[in-house]
Amino acid sequence: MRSTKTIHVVSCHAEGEVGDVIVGGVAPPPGETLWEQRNWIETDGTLRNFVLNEPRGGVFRHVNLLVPPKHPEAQMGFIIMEPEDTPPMSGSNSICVSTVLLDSGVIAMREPETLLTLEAPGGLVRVRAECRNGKAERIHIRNVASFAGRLDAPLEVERLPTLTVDTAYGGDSFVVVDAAALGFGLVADEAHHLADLGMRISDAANAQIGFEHPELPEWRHISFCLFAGPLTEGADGLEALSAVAIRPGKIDRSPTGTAVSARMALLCARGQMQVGDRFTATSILGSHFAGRVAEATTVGARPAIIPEISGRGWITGTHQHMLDPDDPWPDGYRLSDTWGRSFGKKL
Ligand SMILES: O=C(O)[C@H]1NCC[C@@H]1O
Repeated sequence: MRSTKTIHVVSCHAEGEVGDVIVGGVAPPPGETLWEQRNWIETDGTLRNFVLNEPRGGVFRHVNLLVPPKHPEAQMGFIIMEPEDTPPMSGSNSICVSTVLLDSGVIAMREPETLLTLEAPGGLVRVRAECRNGKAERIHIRNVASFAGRLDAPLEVERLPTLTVDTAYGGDSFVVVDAAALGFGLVADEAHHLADLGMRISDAANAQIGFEHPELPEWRHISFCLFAGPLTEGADGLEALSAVAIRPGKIDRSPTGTAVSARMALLCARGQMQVGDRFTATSILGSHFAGRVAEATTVGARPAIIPEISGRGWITGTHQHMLDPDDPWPDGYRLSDTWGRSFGKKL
């Protein structure tokens, strides 16, 4: 056996969505801030291609690189790599990172509760983990400030009547559509159709509406399309089904922590939620993320909220990814059968 690199990974999923964690074998990327390191990882592309592309990755895979934190209050930094983006924050990935750090002993666990602070490229994330018998059973994430963008904007999508959409930020950027108005029940056998239509809606929203973050001027696109299910009143606050289409064309298996945050920001902007209120989203797989509006704040001049989300993560294995110097595809490959429109883009 020979290899020009060996990357140590602990694999994990949060409520169904894969979020692997690189725990060794990669030097921290250059950069004075997590955001600069994020930029370097994205521009360089080598690590993204190696771990996300086939034969090591696949369109379903997200991979997080642990890095020394830059902020004095944080115990660990992490850079999130998703199929098309290297985003500011991610709910399922932050739950996977917390789970791996605690369950594998990188950070000491305290029962019944461990508090830690993580640094994502988009900002600090406070974590409260409910721990029992050596397992972090539920991870509570205090997310970055989240806000509503455009409300009730008209959107033209080919072969559809004019849609009315919202945009919002919940650690990543969303166009939000009414799932019922488009005829979706948000059930598992709609996944292919939702992924396909979600890409068309995201493309149209990027072309016609766009996105701006007052404090992250480089984040100028809409990453995700949230198909928002009808709201109902449950025992613990508002509830809804939720499906998020992720570029290049897949549905999040988890209820998407950034989407829960973005939707709560929209509900607050419309006066349907207030500080202290709760909202639970259920994914296409039937898994749940619980949300709570923790605080009101501002981002630039915009009213915003600090959302909390919680969910569960489980370790699924360990891997040592290697590269034989004779491997003809050191950057891996993507094919349009599963990677849809990103075919060939990153090779
Ligand atoms: O939970 C979330 O926010 C994420 N899940 C995969 C894509 C999003 O970053």
